[in-house]
Amino acid sequence: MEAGGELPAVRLAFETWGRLSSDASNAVLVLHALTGDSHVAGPAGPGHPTPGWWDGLIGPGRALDTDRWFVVAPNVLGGCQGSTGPSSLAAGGRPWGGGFPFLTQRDQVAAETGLADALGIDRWALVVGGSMGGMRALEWAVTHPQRTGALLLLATTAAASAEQIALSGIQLHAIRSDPHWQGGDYHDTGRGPHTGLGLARRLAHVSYRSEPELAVRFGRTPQATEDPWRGGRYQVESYLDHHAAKLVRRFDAGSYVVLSEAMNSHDVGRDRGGLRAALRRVTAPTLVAGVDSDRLYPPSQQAELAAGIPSADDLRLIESSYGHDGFLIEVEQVAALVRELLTTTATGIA
Ligand SMILES: CC(=O)SCCNC(=O)CCNC(=O)[C@H](O)C(C)(C)COP(=O)(O)OP(=O)(O)OC[C@H]1O[C@@H](n2cnc3c(N)ncnc32)[C@H](O)[C@@H]1OP(=O)(O)O
Ligand SMILES: N[C@@H](CCO)C(=O)O
Repeated sequence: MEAGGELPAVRLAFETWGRLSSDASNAVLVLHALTGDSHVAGPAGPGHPTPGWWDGLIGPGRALDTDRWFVVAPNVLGGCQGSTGPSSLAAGGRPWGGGFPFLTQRDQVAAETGLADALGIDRWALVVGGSMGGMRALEWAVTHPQRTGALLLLATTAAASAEQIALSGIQLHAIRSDPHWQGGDYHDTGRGPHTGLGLARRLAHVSYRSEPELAVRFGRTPQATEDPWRGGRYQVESYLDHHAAKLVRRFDAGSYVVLSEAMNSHDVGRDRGGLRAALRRVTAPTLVAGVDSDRLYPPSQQAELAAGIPSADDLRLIESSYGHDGFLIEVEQVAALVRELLTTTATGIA
């Protein structure tokens, strides 16, 4: 690993759609965000607690048309939906837990490079990712320009900012201050830092949405028959409780910590002569888009990317009241960007 740790063996879970062409030229890499997984499209089912998170994007006739493209989505290294992470067994048969090595986005891309090699894909026709997935997509294009045919970056950044590290750092504190955290070695205790993970998710979820959306949707309304003046909750508190409980059911706190630390480490300019020099390495035709109401990854960060990547078109804005989560919710606008980029690259007019 970049920080010096070692993983003697790595497993990457992945899902695919469509067929790889005989010359392996039609492969598209989709990279998920912090609590996403490899299930980009399709219904919930065994092994998939939630329906696909970009369900409308992949399939016959859709932007990632499976009659034409072979779509690959790995679960990130360090995650908990099939790929090696803190809940995986280490040598000796016990979970890695707190002994799991520190990861960076570059380590995660190195693992994904191994997956591309194993699948016989020398060059992706397109690499696309949002938020944390966008960090990895960017690292792909900077580390392997010759293997990245086109690049779509959504609601992401060239480097985690002070505020992003601060908000994430509070979430890390919430998890680590849960007595069931046990230094990360809780996986075989039958308990876990569920309270801490739930707190982290509540805070994160507020940052994923916009202030006007919360105001319009919930206002000051109490939850059902509850009375906030007598120990009851406001609707918005109940909404956050719901999202906290949902995440605790499907996500490992150890992975949340490892992935958050990896996001905080993200700086595409590190050891590359700085941000501008790093962005100049990108040769892929690129579209960069932000969400106009995103307060966590503000469009100024995507403007920096669009200005710094020589092969990037002007910054695009996804119109949405949903804040950062707009890149997950506004699937039609994302689909339009995918279609535009694939049309441009297919006709060679980049
Ligand atoms: C790349 C990835 O992130 S992939 C993994 C999928 N992503 C996630 O799970 C991230 C976390 N979730 C989210 O960010 C969002 O829920 C999204 C982006 C997936 C979807 O957003 P939206 O469609 O706007 O859903 P929204 O945030 O409104 O949540 C709806 C849920 O809140 C519940 N809810 C709404 N109001 C209340 C309330 N007052 N009290 C309790 N629950 C409430 C709804 O019943 C619904 O429950 P359900 O999801 O179990 O069906
Ligand atoms: N809702 C997204 C936001 C992070 O980009 C997630 O949980 O992964």
